[in-house]
Amino acid sequence: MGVEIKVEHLSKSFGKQLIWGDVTLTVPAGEICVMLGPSGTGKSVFLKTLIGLLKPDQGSIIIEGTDIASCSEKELYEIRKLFGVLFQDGAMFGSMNLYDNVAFPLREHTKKSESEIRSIVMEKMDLVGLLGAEDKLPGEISGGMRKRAGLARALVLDPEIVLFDEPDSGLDPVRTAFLNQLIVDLNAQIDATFLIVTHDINTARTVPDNIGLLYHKHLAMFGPREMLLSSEEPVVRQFLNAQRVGPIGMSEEKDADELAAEADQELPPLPPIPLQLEPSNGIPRRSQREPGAWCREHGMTPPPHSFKSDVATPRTSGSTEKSGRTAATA
Ligand SMILES: Nc1ncnc2c1ncn2[C@@H]1O[C@H](COP(=O)(O)OP(=O)(O)OP(=O)(O)O)[C@@H](O)[C@H]1O
Repeated sequence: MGVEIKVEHLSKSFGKQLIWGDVTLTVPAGEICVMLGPSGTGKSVFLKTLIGLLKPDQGSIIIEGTDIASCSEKELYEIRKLFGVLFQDGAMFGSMNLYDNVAFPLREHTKKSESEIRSIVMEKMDLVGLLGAEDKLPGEISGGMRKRAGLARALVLDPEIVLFDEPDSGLDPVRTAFLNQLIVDLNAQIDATFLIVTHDINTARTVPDNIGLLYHKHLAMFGPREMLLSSEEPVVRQFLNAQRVGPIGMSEEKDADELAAEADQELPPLPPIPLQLEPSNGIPRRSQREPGAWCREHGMTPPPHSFKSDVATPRTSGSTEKSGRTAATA
């Protein structure tokens, strides 16, 4: 399960406004990728382009041998069945209870009987920890529960790729930590490819296998988590460490005078790279590697105190929840 998304030289404009150009990256099958970027850099446009809701001007998006940037409507319809999408607000129908909301794609897109639908809906509600809440209306539950209900609905057609548009928006840090753990657990369990757009730096630092950063109409960097978290590249360093010093300004990039004024400022040292969040269900992540492996292989010295935890780093089942919790709150 889980398919690769290969994006090559992709560009998107609205009229004369270039949103991003020449984006090339591969989202590996079954792994978790996070896409970051300042507001307005086109992260949502990127997600919509991947599912064919928006047409790129140039480039290709290859999924299972089909280029969805140029395929027919019929092929696109088939490819879309591979996707599940968690929208920012969960995108629930307000007048339907959670059961009917989660059942909706099954009733729309399959010919399954109501008893088959029931067993799938209950299985997905269980996966996201919402069993017992089927009769609630979206307006009667918390934002965190709405996200989980949205996730159950995104999973109901057994997607190979799950796209998350700011899953943590509007959630408090504790709910975000729980949701992140759920995302990592689900990824290990269903083995689908996950792509998450987020502004949450802690999520970006602990959850993904790979991180991308969109900035100033291009993909500034895309690669393994350890590569970006140890990077001294000014934009990457500034964004992943939520710093004011760097090329990114209040509303757009800083001008030459602003950058010159900062030139003598000493940058704070890079913070330690936290441990990657591990599944609490004992199933290893598909791409699980020893902490620091990428840095060692590439001759990079990680920031001091990286990959440390006050608990041992368990790699076996049963003991993973503890380290996951530590990483989530790091
Ligand atoms: N359908 C559209 N027509 C014209 N312009 C659009 C359309 N959709 C998005 N845009 C523009 O594309 C740019 C990128 O928008 P997008 O919502 O993708 O940014 P984002 O990085 O997701 O921002 P945020 O982090 O604030 O959610 C914005 O300038 C937006 O106005």
